[in-house]
Amino acid sequence: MISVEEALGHIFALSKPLGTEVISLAEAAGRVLAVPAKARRDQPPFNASAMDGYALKGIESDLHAQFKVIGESAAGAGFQGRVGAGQCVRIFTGAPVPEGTDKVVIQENTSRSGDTITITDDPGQASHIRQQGADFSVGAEVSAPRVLRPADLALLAAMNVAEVTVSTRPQVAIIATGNELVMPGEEPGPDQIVASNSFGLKAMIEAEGGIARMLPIARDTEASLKQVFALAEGADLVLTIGGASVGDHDLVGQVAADLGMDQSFYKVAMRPGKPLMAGRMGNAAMIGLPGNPVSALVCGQVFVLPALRAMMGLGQAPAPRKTAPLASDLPANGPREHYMRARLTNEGLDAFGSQDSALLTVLSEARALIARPPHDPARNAGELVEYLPV
Ligand SMILES: Nc1nc2c(c(=O)[nH]1)N[C@H]1C(S)=C(S)[C@@H](COP(=O)(O)OP(=O)(O)OC[C@H]3O[C@@H](n4cnc5c(N)ncnc54)[C@H](O)[C@@H]3O)O[C@H]1N2
Ligand code: MOO
Repeated sequence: MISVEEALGHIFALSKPLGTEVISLAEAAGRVLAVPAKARRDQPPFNASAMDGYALKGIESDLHAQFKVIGESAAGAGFQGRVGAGQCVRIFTGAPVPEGTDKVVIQENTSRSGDTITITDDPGQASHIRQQGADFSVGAEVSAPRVLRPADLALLAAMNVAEVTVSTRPQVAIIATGNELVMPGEEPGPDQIVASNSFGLKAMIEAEGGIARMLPIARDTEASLKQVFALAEGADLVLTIGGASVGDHDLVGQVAADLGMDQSFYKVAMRPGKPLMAGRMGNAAMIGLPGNPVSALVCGQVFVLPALRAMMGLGQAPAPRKTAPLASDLPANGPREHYMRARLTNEGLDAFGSQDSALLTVLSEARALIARPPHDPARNAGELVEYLPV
């Protein structure tokens, strides 16, 4: 059995960055910017007023000084002309600051009578002017790779970047296997259960930026598995669920090998998730996930999501970890890396009493997977440990 780290290394070797595509900014939320984008203008593009008030010469802005209002500068329609001594221009937030002025006195500090204003309160030192290019200048870069967040999209729009080059979304085919499975909504027979793992994995993949395709459930026969594998054609990543262990009906590894899968590894020293396999199948990476629901979803966090991020050009990094204190004691760990389902309370990480890899109720309540290294000694409440947020 290989370690989680070694298995992840193999999976990264199978997960090369895919291509790129150019899309409109409105479609780009959550996508991975693949090529740096450059500002096509300054922002603000001119010295702009930060307040509603009067633009004038700062040197003249004494308390009780009076000015003649000679025009108006509004956002989108600036004042054309020069402002001379003793003159001012009515100005609004976002409007260009007229030539000859270098200060905006806010209107609360003035009184107006006809075309004359008087400064009635100390206008202070602030100019209330945003200098041209204060936010960014033409040519400024939004670096890549990065996942485009709402603020990035707003920034790119302000830069007048209407289209961006992003990484292609990985296509992931999901194949649930097993004679016992029916789809939600169907009527299970007496020995059957409802397929659940595909739904959790699909959600996980889509939240990360992949496109998940749920294929029909494959039965535990060579013919059925081959038929469904054929439907995965075109996928960048083929995920199977179940049939990975050593039972008589666990045929996934055998059938995948018959179809030419070049296996990178089988079995990882982790809990849950031991019977994990991966390899290359034609142009696609293949990851064979264990059938137990928690095992499949934990392997999704630990292996599938990092693989997707690598395919989207985000580099080869394990699932991000955080650190928190334990809220309760933990017994010593065995020989496999253990991802313990835990609550995240104000006191810290509180591992669930039952860590059975069949319990979806526990996983659904969990907000953390405490990552215990192999042979980690017993830990006391208060000790800092690493966990994966889920
Ligand atoms: N003799 C041994 N038996 C088992 C071993 C072992 O090392 N030696 N490993 C155990 C571990 S650990 C796991 S995990 C499971 C994994 O087995 P498989 O990947 O072959 O999975 P299945 O046997 O097909 O299913 C296991 C369990 O999960 C349910 N299942 C399967 N697919 C789904 C699905 N899409 N949605 C919901 N539930 C699913 C299935 O009905 C079984 O209950 O093997 C242990 N055995
Ligand atoms: O390791 Mo299996 O994946 O726990 O139930």
